[in-house]
Amino acid sequence: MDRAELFQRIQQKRSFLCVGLDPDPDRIPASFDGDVLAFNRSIIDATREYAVAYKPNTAFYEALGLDGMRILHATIDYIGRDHLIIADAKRGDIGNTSGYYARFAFETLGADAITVAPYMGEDSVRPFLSYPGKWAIVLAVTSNEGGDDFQHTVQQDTGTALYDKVMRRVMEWGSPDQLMFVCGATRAETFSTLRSIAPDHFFLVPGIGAQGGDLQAVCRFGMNAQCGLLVNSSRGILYAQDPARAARELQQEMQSALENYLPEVSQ
Ligand SMILES: O=C(O)c1cc(=O)[nH]c(=O)n1[C@@H]1O[C@H](COP(=O)(O)O)[C@@H](O)[C@H]1O
Repeated sequence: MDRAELFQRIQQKRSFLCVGLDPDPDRIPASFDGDVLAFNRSIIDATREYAVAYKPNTAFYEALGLDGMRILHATIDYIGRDHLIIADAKRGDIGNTSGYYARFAFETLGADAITVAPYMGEDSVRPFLSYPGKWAIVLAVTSNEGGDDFQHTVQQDTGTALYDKVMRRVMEWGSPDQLMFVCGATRAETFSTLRSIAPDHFFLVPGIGAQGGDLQAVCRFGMNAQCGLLVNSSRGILYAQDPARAARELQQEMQSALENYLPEVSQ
């Protein structure tokens, strides 16, 4: 799914919701009797109408062994092609190995996008950018506390935070049609800076719901003329008493944000 198509979906659905498919066998309702695929299908059925993207985090499937791979494939098949599918795997290795991670995400799984850790530099990211129509979503400012350890440290040469340096460098490797950045909703205070660094890129924004991120501030400071945001919620929807309702409420908040900040496209 390319950028124009993604924006079109956002306009049609008046939503920029990404539902995180992170199934925790210990939290799946007893009525599913441990059937992770049936649980995922029920979540997809409940949220399809409100979401523009789904983000299965591969950790939750890898932990289930062979069966997990089968469930991951079947989940992606069940989503179909009307939603952007993000394989959240946070990969990045020497070029040869990254090439195989890219093959896994884009060819084997058939995902549209994969999350990528930029720590190993240009040759570790480039293989993810060699698939036309596919996306690399590079970690910029993450939602966790440990993000302070490196990402926000000020660099002697540039006088800016490391995430700033990383984003500007990564933007030299690909266009806003193939690159997005991960920007955590718990770091809402950074969003105006993030937007000034990357005015045209989409941001994948995890951290609302269970991690307590600020959706309103993210929208206020993070939107661009094409919305430019995909806001993820995983546990906040998966384990809500009524997942459809939780997704609908988020969609409604997003709809008001679109009306406030992008009135010309939300008619
Ligand atoms: O890349 C991610 O999606 C990600 C980056 C980040 O900085 N923080 C973060 O929480 N995530 C992922 O987003 C999801 C958040 O889940 P919830 O906190 O349950 O909504 C998980 O799959 C995380 O691995």
